[in-house]
Amino acid sequence: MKPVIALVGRPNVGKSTLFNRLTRSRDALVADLPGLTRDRHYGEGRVGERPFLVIDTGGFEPVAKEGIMHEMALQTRQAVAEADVVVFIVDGRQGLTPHDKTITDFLRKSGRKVMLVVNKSEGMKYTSVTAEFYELGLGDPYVISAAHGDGVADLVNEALDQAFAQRPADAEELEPQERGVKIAIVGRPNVGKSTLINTLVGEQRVIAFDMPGTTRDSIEVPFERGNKHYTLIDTAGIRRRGKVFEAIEKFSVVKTLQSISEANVVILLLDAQQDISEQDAHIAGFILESGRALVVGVNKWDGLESSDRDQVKTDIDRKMDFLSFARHIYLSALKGTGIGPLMRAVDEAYAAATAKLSTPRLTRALEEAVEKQEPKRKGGTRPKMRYAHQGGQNPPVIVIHGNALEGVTEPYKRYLEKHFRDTFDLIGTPLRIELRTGKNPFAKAQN
Ligand SMILES: Nc1nc2c(ncn2[C@@H]2O[C@H](COP(=O)(O)OP(=O)(O)OP(=O)(O)O)[C@@H](O)[C@H]2O)c(=O)[nH]1
Ligand SMILES: Nc1nc2c(ncn2[C@@H]2O[C@H](COP(=O)(O)OP(=O)(O)OP(=O)(O)O)[C@@H](O)[C@H]2O)c(=O)[nH]1
Repeated sequence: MKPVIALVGRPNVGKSTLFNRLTRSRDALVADLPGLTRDRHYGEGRVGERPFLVIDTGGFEPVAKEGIMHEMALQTRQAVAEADVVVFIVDGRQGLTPHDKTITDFLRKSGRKVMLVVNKSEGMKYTSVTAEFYELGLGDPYVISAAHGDGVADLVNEALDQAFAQRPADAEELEPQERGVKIAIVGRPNVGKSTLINTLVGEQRVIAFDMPGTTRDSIEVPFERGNKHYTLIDTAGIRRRGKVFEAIEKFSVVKTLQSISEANVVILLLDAQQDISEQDAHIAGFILESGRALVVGVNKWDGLESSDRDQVKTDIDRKMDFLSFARHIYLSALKGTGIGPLMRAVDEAYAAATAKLSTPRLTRALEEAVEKQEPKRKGGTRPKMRYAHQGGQNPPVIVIHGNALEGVTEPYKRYLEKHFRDTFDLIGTPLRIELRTGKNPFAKAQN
C-alpha cells in the first residue's frame, strides 16, 4: 500500500505550493475532460521509484466550532487520522505564531509521526530560519522551499522512510497465478459495494480480524468464477496502532485511492435509483487519474420501470461523458443479475489494459487515421506523423514520432485515440497518446 503523507499548517504557509510540486508529474496525465471534477486535495506523487499519496488540507483552525473553519478542521482531522506521516509546515519568513503552537498541540495528541518543515527558506541560513521553531518541541526542523523545490525530495524520502518504519511487515502474499485479475469495487456510500462483494464471493468471504494494536491494511479476497481466479481488494478500514482516533467520516478517499492503486481493474459502482452526484464524479476522477482499467457497474437495476431505465442511461451518459471508454453494465448486486456480463467486462478491460501492440500494427493504424483525416496546419507547417510504438502498458501508451508535432491539437489527439481504440478494441482502459518530435540530426548540438 502506498504511504500517505498529510500536509498540515495554517493558511498561506505554502501547503498548496508543496502539494502541486509533489503531484505535478501526475497532473499532465488527465486532460481536462468536460464534466470531470477533480479533487485537488488528494494526489499521487513519486520520488524516484517510490510512490505515495499526499493529502492537502485547508487552513486549519483546530478550535473552530462552526462554519467553514470547523468544516476544514474536520477534514484536517480526517487527513491526520489516515496519514502515516504528517508534514507540518510553518512559514520561515513569518516566523513562529501562536496558531502554530495550537496546531502542534493537536498533532501531538494525534499520536502521528510529525515532521516539522520550515518553508520559504530559500536563501536563508539553516540556523537562523529554524531557531525559533525548536520551541515547538518537534525536534530538528526540515527546511525547504516549496516554490523553488529546495529540500523537497529529501523531505519526501525521509517521510517515506518514516512511514515504512512504522508499518508491520506485509502479510504473506499469494502467488501471482492464484490471484488472477485484481479487482477494486469503489463507489460512494450505500451504492451496494458490500452487497456486490458478497454476491461475488459468497461463502468464501474472508472476515478480516481486527486485533487491537495491529494495522489492518488492504485485504485480499480470492474467489473463482467460471474456472478463473480473481482477487478482490478490500481496504475494509484502516485502524492504526494505539487507535488514537478514528477517521471521522465513513467514506474515505484514502481508502478508495488505496484500493484503486492496488487493483488491475476498478469497478465503479453507481446507484441507478439515485441521481449521479458530485461524489460519483470525484471518484471517477480518481480512477481516471490512476490510469486503471475500468468497468462502470450501474447497480440497483432491479425495481426500475423501463422508462426509468432509459432515463438513467441517458443521465449517466451525459454526466459521465468522460467514462465512455468503459463498458456500462446494468446489474443488481442484490438479485445477482448482470454478474456474468460484469465479470466478462472485467476480463475484457484487463485484456485491453495489458494488450501488446506491435510497432507495424500501430504504424499502420496511424497511417489509416491520417489518411482519413489529416492534422491541421499550424503556422504554415503541417505536423508530420511518421510511426507509432507502444511506450507502456496498463494503461497502454502509444508514442507517435514525427516532426512539428507541437502543432497537433487536442481534438486531433482525441480523434487518434478513438481511432486506436476502435482498431485494437481497447474497451475499458484509458489510453495515452504521446507525441514526440524527432530531433533534427543535422542540427548543431546545443548545450
Ligand atoms: N518565498 C516563498 N514563497 C512561497 C514558498 N512556497 C509558497 N510560497 C508563497 O506563499 C503563498 C501561499 O502559498 P500557498 O501554497 O497558497 O499556501 P497554503 O498553505 O496552501 O495556503 P491556504 O490555501 O490558504 O491554506 C503564495 O504566495 C506562495 O507563492 C516558498 O518556498 N518561498
Ligand atoms: N434494490 C437494490 N438494493 C440494493 C442492491 N444492492 C445493494 N442494495 C441495498 O443498498 C443498501 C446498501 O448496500 P451496501 O452493500 O451496504 O452498500 P455499500 O456501498 O457497501 O455501502 P457503504 O458500506 O456505506 O459504503 C443495502 O440496503 C442493500 O440491500 C441492488 O442491486 N438492488
